[in-house]
Amino acid sequence: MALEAVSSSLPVLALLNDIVFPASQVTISVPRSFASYLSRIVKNEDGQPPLVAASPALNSGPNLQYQDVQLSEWACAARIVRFVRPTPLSPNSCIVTLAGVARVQLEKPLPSPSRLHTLPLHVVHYPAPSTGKSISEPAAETFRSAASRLVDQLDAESRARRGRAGTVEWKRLKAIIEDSEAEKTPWVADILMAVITTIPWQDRIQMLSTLSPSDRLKLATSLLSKQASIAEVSHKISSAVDENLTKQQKEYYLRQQLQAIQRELAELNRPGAKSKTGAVGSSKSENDSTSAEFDEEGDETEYFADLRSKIEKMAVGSEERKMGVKEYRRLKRIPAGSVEQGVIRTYLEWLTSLPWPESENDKETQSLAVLQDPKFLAKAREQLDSDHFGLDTIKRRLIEYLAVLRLKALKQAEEANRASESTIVASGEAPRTSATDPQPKETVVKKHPVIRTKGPILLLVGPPGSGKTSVASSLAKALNRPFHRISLGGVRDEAEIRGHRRTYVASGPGTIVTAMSKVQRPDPVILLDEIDKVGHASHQGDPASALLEVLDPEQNVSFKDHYINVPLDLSQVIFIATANSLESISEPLLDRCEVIRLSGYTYDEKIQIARKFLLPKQLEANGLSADRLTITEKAYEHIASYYTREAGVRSLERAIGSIARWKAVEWSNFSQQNRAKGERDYNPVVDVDDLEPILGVPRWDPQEREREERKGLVYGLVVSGQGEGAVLPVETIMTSGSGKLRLTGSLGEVIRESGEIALSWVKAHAYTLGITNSETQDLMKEPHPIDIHLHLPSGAVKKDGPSAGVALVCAFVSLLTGLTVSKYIAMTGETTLRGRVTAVGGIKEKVLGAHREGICKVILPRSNRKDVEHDVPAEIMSKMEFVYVSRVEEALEAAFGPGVLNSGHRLAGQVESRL
Ligand SMILES: Nc1ncnc2c1ncn2[C@@H]1O[C@H](COP(=O)(O)OP(=O)(O)OP(=O)(O)O)[C@@H](O)[C@H]1O
Repeated sequence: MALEAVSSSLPVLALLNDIVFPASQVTISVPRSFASYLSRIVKNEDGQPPLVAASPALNSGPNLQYQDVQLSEWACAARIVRFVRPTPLSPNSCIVTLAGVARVQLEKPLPSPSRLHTLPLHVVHYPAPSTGKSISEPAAETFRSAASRLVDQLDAESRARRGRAGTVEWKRLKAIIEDSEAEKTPWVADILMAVITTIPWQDRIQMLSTLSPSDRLKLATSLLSKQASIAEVSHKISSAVDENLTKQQKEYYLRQQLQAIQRELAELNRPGAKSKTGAVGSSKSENDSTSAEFDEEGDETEYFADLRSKIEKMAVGSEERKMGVKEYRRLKRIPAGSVEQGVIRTYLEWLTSLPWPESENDKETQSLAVLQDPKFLAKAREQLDSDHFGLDTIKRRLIEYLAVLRLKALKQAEEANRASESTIVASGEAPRTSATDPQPKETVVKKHPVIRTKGPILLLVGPPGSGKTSVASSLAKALNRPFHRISLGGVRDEAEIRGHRRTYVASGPGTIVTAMSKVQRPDPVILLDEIDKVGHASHQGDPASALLEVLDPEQNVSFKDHYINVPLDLSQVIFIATANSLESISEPLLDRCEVIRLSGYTYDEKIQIARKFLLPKQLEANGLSADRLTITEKAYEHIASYYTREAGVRSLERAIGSIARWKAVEWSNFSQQNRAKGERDYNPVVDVDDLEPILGVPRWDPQEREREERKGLVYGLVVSGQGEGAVLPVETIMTSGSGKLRLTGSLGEVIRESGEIALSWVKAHAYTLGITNSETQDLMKEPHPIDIHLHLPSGAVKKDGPSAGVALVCAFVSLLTGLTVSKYIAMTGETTLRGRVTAVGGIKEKVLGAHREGICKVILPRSNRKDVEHDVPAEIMSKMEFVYVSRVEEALEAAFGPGVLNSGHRLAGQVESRL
């Protein structure tokens, strides 16, 4: 007897995101509005859980609302096995658990979406049980194997995601699949369709609407195998990704996606641009060319090709090339945009920017050609003369240096040629350079020799603005080499010279490598400015010792910067150092240098420099032609003596610069407003009277010197830390006390000792000098016990050295005798206990300083006479008096006047009244 379809009326429960299949159990959440209708249904039933027709939405989606639902005609009659009303924890929804019973078909027309929350009663038809062919074992087996495969995959996936706890469900399901009889497999298929939510929604709806068990099994088998394959592939990908994907690679993929999205967006924007009328064609081509210009991919390819070609130019087998290749390969492996890629890029950019040997042969030839020129020395002298006034000794010394450099270069070139000739003769053929050449490239004889500048480093010492930097730059011009200045003032950290290791965050190369990269030549002239201001060993390393390595010809062939980490040959570089004074330069560093002194200029020299060099320079810098500014001789003199008082010409240059700017403004105003009217003539001449409005009130007044003539006050001569000579007052006073000597004014050990020596000498000769009345009288105790206080002003400036000896003796004698020394007399010289006056240094600086300060007579050690005659300009020699002394008594006589201090002349009056 054929089984008939049955109809009944059931409340319809719309399912938005779940499907209930017969034999499956599903828990869903429904809005609060369903609660009252659901509870009515649940209450009405007697004993049995109530039945509803659970009908899935055909148009399921994440934002689907009940009023938009299109219900599926096929639904599942399901029992409400659990119903939870809204709770305080979840006030807006209730929970319903449905147990599927059988497929049902809703009668048409389907319930209206607007009433779904009322769970409207609707006629449903239970289809007649299928009488079709039974399930074959092979079909069942195929289903089991597909289902097991998929469940295994899902099991593995959930294990990976949630650990062991998540695996139980799938294991039970697998057991059900494997144990199911053939006839039951369509029911198992229904369960799987309910549970495996990754199967597409429409496929699951199709399963719900398929009545024939065999058809259902077939459909389920195909859906499950498809799903298993997908799961397998995605599992493979994700495990591969998990294994290989570092954080940076993930970042890379994300960036790639971002780029793709940006490209898509750009595409979207393009049609809009096209739709514009008129100049569409031209604007498009413009856009295209702009986008090509900024095309990142193109840029990248070009960047890598460029980098590669630079590495390829490095000598085969060299360390730099090996390092370049290694880092280049790493760079290619690392995802774009990652931090590490940035680090490697920066490194490679530095590495390839350096002038490595053999990649720059043409430039080596260039520098050799300059030296080979027979007129090289004459041209060099011409260059030095055209850039600087005076400095004859310095220029002569520089020419000697260049002559030696030239001879060495010629010799090296000759030797290299001879070596290459003998190689050719020995092999009996020309050197092979073809592509098939079996000889490795490293052993090929170099065409051009490397000219090593082995020799002393020139150290130019002198006060600021005396022309050290500009002399070095002239030398570079004469050699036709690039010039680079490295300022070492205040360098405390060794890494500033030698770079930071690459492991250090924000690391970079040191100043030497930076210089080499900038000049792009292996043989530049590098000026190490203010080498005396380099810091010494500290916790930040020892910059001075790093400099030693740079300057030592034995070591600088392979200078290793910490960042670049490949030895760099600095042997062709000409290093010139500058310093203001030699005192703070370490012995080993000084040992590698040849000192050339620039002592500053006299007034006349300064005026000549100003007229011939500084004015033309400032005219050009300020856009004025020569006929727009003329400074009178008197004005120059006035500037030099009233506005600037320095050994060099820096302030003078600044003052001339101010005048030039003033005149530039005047000329512009005049040319704009007055020229047409002819109201006022522009006056290019600047005279003494014009200076005050331009330069302000004079800083110095030579007539009103602060110096004075007082008892116990004399003037010594010093060379400051800046290398400038100056006059230093030596002040002494006496107070009642206990016979002590007090020394103040930031004095060093040596100068303190000089003070004691001087006082001892005065005490020993007190009777002869007329200070005491008897040989045995102690001047510090009788007639009254006294203390002497000696002070050297400018207490903030450290002072040391023995050269104040003579001045100290004179100061004590003046204090104790009451006689004064003229304020136009200054002195220098070391004294011994026996009263000998010995030689001191810095004579030229001291004499120039004394001249600037208006001193007329200088007392000096006799052994320094040669320095005065050799170094001091004739113009000053003629204007000042020099008294050379070899004993303290001679110095006293020169200071106080002949015969004033002698044994016959008792200075009892002064002695009595000295307090
Ligand atoms: N003998 C000279 N002839 C022409 N110009 C000079 C002379 N000496 C110095 N100058 C000029 O003076 C200016 C300052 O000189 P420079 O910068 O070389 O001084 P420096 O000794 O290096 O000073 P610092 O110790 O402060 O570095 C430059 O413009 C330079 O051209």
